[in-house]
This record gives sequence, C-alpha cells and structure tokens, in this order.
Amino acid sequence: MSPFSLSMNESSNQPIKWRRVLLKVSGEALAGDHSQNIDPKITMAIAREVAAVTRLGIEVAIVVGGGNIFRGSSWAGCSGLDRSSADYIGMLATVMNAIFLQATMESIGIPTRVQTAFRMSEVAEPYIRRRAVRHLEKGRVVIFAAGTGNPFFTTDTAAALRCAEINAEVVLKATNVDGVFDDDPRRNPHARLLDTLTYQDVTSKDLSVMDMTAITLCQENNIPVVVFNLNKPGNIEKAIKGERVGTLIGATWNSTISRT
Ligand SMILES: Nc1ncnc2c1ncn2[C@@H]1O[C@H](COP(=O)(O)OP(=O)(O)O)[C@@H](O)[C@H]1O
Ligand SMILES: O=c1ccn([C@@H]2O[C@H](COP(=O)(O)OP(=O)(O)O)[C@@H](O)[C@H]2O)c(=O)[nH]1
Repeated sequence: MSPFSLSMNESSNQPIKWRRVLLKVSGEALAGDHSQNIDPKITMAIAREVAAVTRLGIEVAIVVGGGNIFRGSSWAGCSGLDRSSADYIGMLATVMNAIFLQATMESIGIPTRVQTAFRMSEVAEPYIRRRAVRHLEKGRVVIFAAGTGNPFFTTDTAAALRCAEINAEVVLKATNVDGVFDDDPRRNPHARLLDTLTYQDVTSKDLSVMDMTAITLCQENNIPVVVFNLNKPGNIEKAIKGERVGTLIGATWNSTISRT
C-alpha cells in the first residue's frame, strides 16, 4: 500500500479511518425505484459522494452487482438454461452496470478504470491485480465487473475476494436498507437495527447479510463489513470515511483495523 498522508475528515475533524475501501453496490440498489433497470439518479449520487472522498486521498474500488438485470439462480432451469450459462449472463449484467457507473463518474471528472474478471478487451481492462493497485495509487476509481468470473458465485464473494487481493481495509456493502436487522424489516415492522455483529452472529443466525462464501472469506481474512443504506444522502461518504453508519460486522466502531 502506498505511503498515505492521513487526511483529516473535514466535517468531523476526525482522522480518516479507511485508506483504501471496497464499495459493493448491488444491482438492486442501482435500480432505485425500479422504473428502469438502472436509476441514473442513483449512479449520479454514488459518483458525487465518491468524488468527495477521493479528494481526501481515500482510494475507492467498487464491485457492482447485476441482480437488477439478471440473476442466474432465478433463471437456471428455465427453457433448458443450465446454471453456468445463466450465471455467465448474470456476470455480463454486472459489466453493463459497471460501464454505466464508469460513464457517470467520468462525466463529473472522476478518473476510473473498469476491470473485468474475464477478458472483453474492447470494453474494459482484464483484471490484473497489480494494475488495479497502481490505478488506485494514482487516485483512479477501479470498478471490478463480472464478479469472480466463475459461475456459482456471487458479487458479494467477488467483493470479499477483490478486497483481500488489493489489501483494501473494509467491504462497504451498499444496500436499500439501513443495515442488518434482527428480523426482515419488510416483514416485521418491529425488527431492530443491529449496531455491530460478529461474523459468527451472521453465520449462526442466518441473517442473510451476504452469502456464506462471502462472509467466510471476510472472516478468514479479517475483513470487516459495513452494511448501510446508500439511498440516504451522505451515507456513502460517511461509510467510506469510516463514520458510524449502518451495521459493522467483524469489528467495533472505535477499533482500528489491522489486516496484516
Ligand atoms: N499484462 C500484465 N500482466 C501482469 N501485470 C501487468 C500487466 N500490465 C501491467 N502489469 C503490472 O501492473 C502494474 C502497473 O502497470 P503499469 O503499466 O506500470 O501501470 P501505470 O503505467 O499506470 O503505472 C505494474 O506492476 C505492472 O507490472
Ligand atoms: O462471481 C460471480 C458473480 C456473479 N455471478 C452471476 O451474476 C449475477 C449477478 O450478481 P449478484 O446476484 O451477486 O448481484 P447483486 O445481488 O449484487 O445485484 C449472479 O446472480 C450470478 O448469476 C456469477 O455467476 N459469479
């Protein structure tokens, strides 16, 4: 990791917690009000908040989902579609989201690179770890697309994997709900928002935060996860700056994270 000069957080005058983050944006979150596959208001809101924090010297890598366009598990078995083929369509869906997000970011002056897990060189760079790190060190936002490149996985797993590979300090999982609840808030209005959780809480209580592969990869590599609502203005900036927002998994808010 490059030598960082710790920036102070302009709004709260606190030292910045994270220096390099992995922001996971689900396809569901990109769809916004679902009137279209992608809501341009959401991509622009993400771009503006990411722009604000890159100016502080925080390096931001992004993994985009594809569930707003195609989710393999929902289609496998339909008209002879096997799971692997369905998953490749799903991975291609993530590339569409990545190109859209890249265009929005570049339209407001954020230098970005898209790296795909399998080669499609006319559209994006192939994923090359060292290049991704160099881009981040140069202040570019790197958007990882096509997940892990393998069927039977998810982009949450891709987020955990890429976070570990580039030595980012945290996975910031941007969703449509305020964090992790002790019950499904859409079913139970009395569901309680949880402030912090251990990895064991997530795996033992089946809190469906992220799939088991993803949360296990985070646990094995001491990668904390923050689950937060990206629809609340300012939350993306707060999450990237390490301010208290949503639910923190695998650490406590005043702990310093050392992943070495
Ligand atoms: N095709 C490649 N395969 C493997 N590593 C690569 C490849 N291209 C570049 N790299 C590595 O990525 C890093 C950054 O590449 P570089 O071309 O120097 O980017 P930049 O010019 O932005 O610094 C270097 O460590 C380089 O060795
Ligand atoms: O490593 C991966 C990542 C994604 N996918 C496929 O791509 C779809 C979209 O990814 P995901 O569902 O994780 O997106 P999100 O839930 O974040 O919108 C998945 O349903 C899978 O079909 C895959 O096969 N391998």
